[in-house]
This record gives sequence, C-alpha cells and structure tokens, in this order.
Amino acid sequence: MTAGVDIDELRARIGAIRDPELDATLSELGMLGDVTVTATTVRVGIALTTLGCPARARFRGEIGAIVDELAPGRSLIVDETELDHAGRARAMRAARAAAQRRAEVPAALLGTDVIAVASGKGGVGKSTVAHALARALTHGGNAVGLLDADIWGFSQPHLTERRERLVARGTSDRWEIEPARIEVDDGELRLVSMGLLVDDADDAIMWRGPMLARALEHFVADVAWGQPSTLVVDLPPGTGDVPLALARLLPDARVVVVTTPSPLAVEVAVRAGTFARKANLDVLGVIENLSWLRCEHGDLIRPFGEGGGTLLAQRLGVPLLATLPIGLVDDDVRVVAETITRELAARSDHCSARLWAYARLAQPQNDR
Ligand SMILES: Nc1ncnc2c1ncn2[C@@H]1O[C@H](COP(=O)(O)OP(=O)(O)OP(=O)(O)O)[C@@H](O)[C@H]1O
Repeated sequence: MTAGVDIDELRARIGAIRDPELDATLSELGMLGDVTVTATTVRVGIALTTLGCPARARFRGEIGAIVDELAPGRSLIVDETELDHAGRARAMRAARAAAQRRAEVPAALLGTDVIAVASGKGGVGKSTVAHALARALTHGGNAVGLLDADIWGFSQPHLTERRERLVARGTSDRWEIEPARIEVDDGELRLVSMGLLVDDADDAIMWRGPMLARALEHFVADVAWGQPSTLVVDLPPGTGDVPLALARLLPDARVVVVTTPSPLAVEVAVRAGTFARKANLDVLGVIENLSWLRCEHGDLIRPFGEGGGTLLAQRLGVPLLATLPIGLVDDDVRVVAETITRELAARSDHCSARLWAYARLAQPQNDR
C-alpha cells in the first residue's frame, strides 16, 4: 500500500486493459511502465506503438476510470513513450496473430509487400500511378495484386480495360473471389475492383463508412490472391474509413502519396500523409505526377507549376521518389518501381525479417 492505495491491484487492473486492435493486454504487450502514487497524484508510464497511436485516448480514459475507482481524488499523469524495437516487434506479432484469429488476412498476404497509393484530393493521377506501378512491379515475371480500394470511385477496370464480372468460388462457408488475371509482359496483374462486381457505378456510390471498410475486408480476406510478390492498393482520395481499415488489416502497408506540381495542392496532400501516419502506417515517399513534358525543341515545360512534390516530401520528412511526366510511359514508372523496391529493402530491418519468418511459419505447408 502506498498513500492508502493498493499499488499491486492498481498495476494489475491497468495492465489488464486490452489494446482493441492487437487484442492483447498492456501487460502482455510490455506497454505498462512504472506506476507511482502520491497523496495527490497517480503517475502511469505507458509505451505506445507510436505516439500517434489511435488507441491513446482510449487508454487514457480507461486508466482514468481505474484510478478514480482505486485511488480516488488524485489527478492522473500519463507518461507516454514509444515502445523500443523489440517491443514494437512484439506488438506487430500480436497484431498479426489477432488478424489471423479474426481470419481476416490470408496467411499468403502476411509475407507480401503492400504499397498503398494515396492522395489528398481526386484527379491528381493516383489511380494512374497505382496502375502503372503495379504493372512495373510485375517486371521479371512477378505476380502483383492490384486492389482497387477506391470503392465507389473505381477506375482500375477502365485502366486495365477489363469489363468482365468477377466470380466467387467455394462452398457456403468459405468462398473466394477470383481476381481478374491480366498478363503483363512476363508477369501477371491480379485485379479486384468494385467496378468488376457491380453492374452500375451508382450501386456502389451509396456505400459509406462501415460498408466501405467491410468491402475492403472482403477484398483483402475473401480474394484468391495466391502469393503475390507485392500488393498495390489504390486508396480513395483523402482521409477516411478505408485507409483506417487498411491499417488494421495490413499494418505493414507502406504509403506513397501522389501529388501534383502545384504547391497549392500540398496542404491537402499533407493531411493524407499525416492521417496515414496516425493510423500507424509507414509513409514511404512522395510521387509528383503531371510534372513536366518535353516540347518539340526538347525543352521541359511545366504547365502545372513546380515544387509541389519537393514541398510535400519536406513537410512529411520523406523522399521524393519521382517526378512523372504528362503522358507517362512504362519506362518512367519502371524506375519508380525500382526505387520503391530499394526503399522497401532498406527498411526491411531485423524486425520485419523476423515477422516475415513468423508469417511463413504460420502458413500452411502447401501454400508456400
Ligand atoms: N502522368 C499523366 N499523364 C497524362 N494523363 C494523366 C497522367 N496522370 C493521370 N492522368 C489522367 O488524369 C485523369 C485523372 O487521373 P486518375 O483517375 O488516375 O486520378 P485520381 O487521382 O485517381 O483521381 P480519382 O481519385 O478522382 O479517380 C485521367 O484521365 C488520367 O488518364
């Protein structure tokens, strides 16, 4: 007992708070630090996965309620820090295990690089870039998944010139959607889009909030993706339920933010980047689209202004991965795909290598 408070009970109760996403307690996750009590205060240390952790306010609220009950009349001070490397790896393992328990993420996708293409607003060429990037990543004979998460603003069917309806196979308790398979040189694109499921674009426009998130869950969990080398996700523009759902389902997804050269468009693009970070997603870099074109004399013209990509990259503290021309061709994007592959390799540190190995072990033998 300290200052009339049973510290052990206080610790046990706080340690039993569950992280809803990781589906484990603060104690199990090694997130609970020191708990100290004085006559007027209770001080609790917690180590978060990141300081932008979305569950932060919820933890504070639950700790506050426990303190009010077991140490009434004292003010609560929460010292927040970030988990160390090992702690983060433990949290990520818990996230994967929780996702697998919910059977949302097929084991095959757990070892796959996921690149989500985001933008602040529509019309900047996000879908065009996502499509070109997925195509470029097939180079060398790879199978690349292309998940059109722009549920009601889908443009991938148009970009791939596919019109067929996707079919679902399986039994009443386990069915899977067959993605459209598109041959690209020596590789293959596997595309899933709402545009290949609904008869009329207006059918999907009614979808909002939880329905959008559910659609993404189906697109991740109930598609026969096989074992793609990379999954490219074309996110809807802006911030909202779909990027949040993506962060929950595929917490290792890396985000690329597409913007135009106009510095005026930067503010809204920054919001998309910071939103992704708040959802614990790693922002890999910025791609500036519609940047330039070469006139008949060989000079570069920049009809949409310049500097937007550099400014956005500075604001987000990430590299500018590419400036793509107006009328982009496969070769322009192949270079970006190589840059991204290098960035991914540079970031695949000890922690993700272990997670990858873990995911492989969790996979049934015949899927490897
Ligand atoms: N680099 C480019 N060169 C020429 N045209 C481009 C380029 N990038 C995009 N476009 C064209 O700009 C238009 C908008 O592109 P796109 O649909 O990819 O944008 P978006 O940001 O995904 O928009 P939305 O989210 O509203 O679908 C399309 O007509 C596309 O063909």
